Amino acid sequence: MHPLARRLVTKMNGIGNEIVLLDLRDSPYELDARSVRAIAQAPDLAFDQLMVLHAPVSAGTEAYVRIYNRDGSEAGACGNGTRCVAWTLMQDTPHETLRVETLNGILVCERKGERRFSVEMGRPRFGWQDIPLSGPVPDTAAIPFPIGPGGTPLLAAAVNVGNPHAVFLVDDLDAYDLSVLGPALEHDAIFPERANISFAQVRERNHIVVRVWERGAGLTYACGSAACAVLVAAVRRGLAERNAVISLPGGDLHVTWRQSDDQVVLAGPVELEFKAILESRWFEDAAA
Ligand SMILES: N[C@@H](CCC[C@H](N)C(=O)O)C(=O)O
Repeated sequence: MHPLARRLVTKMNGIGNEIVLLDLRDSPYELDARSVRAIAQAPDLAFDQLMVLHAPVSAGTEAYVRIYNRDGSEAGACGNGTRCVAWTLMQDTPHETLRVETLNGILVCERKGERRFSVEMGRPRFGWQDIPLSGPVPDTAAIPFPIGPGGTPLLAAAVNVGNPHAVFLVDDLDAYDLSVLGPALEHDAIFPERANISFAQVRERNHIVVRVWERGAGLTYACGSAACAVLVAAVRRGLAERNAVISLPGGDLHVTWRQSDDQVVLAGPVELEFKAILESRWFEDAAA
């Protein structure tokens, strides 16, 4: 029997960003890419991200969380998934805040309502080595790509908010086909670890509309870290306030880039869908 067989998983979403939670805090088992893909292909479990809870490593944290994309790759951050983790962990505690640890460090989560949670996503990083890019560029907030009308350059703002993002601030979102541009840009040689790709249109200084192509997952209804990356990019260009509503196909998120400590804070609702039991044959089929 596969070590994950008969384990309970929880299917949730954060405004349509499909999340599966697997609690392994009582086990030393670590998933490989094939096991991640097996769960992603299981009936009804198709996820954008799998959040695996391991026993806490650092004092004061509730869990060490590893984040996997549906293609089996590992991500450093997932804002919507972390908010789902907060909901799950706060079921067992009267506390209104808690800390979880990820590859991106210790994140503070806070309950903001019955099914509403915020997470401090960390400080954005703009250096080419931090994003990362394949080499230095004159300005990481304005990297030209020849994808505008007639092959004219369109400028991307690159930023790392726990994972790599490229944000294109455009006048007309509908003029760009992300299902074509997304995979090409995700794999562009300038991004040695690939990148999440967002196209964003600033409607008001406190309202931005966004479409996302996620690294390792493709087109998604929402991406929390992309919402953070977009706000940061728009503020750096002088187009938005530090506190804005980010509208994605699945709904609205609120992002604040705090001046006091440089933290980007993401808030929004989460939804519980169902619980399921993992079956051994799913992993055997994937291995075949
Ligand atoms: N949906 C997530 C981001 C997921 C990680 C991303 N695909 C990556 O590989 O960096 C979110 O809500 O932040």
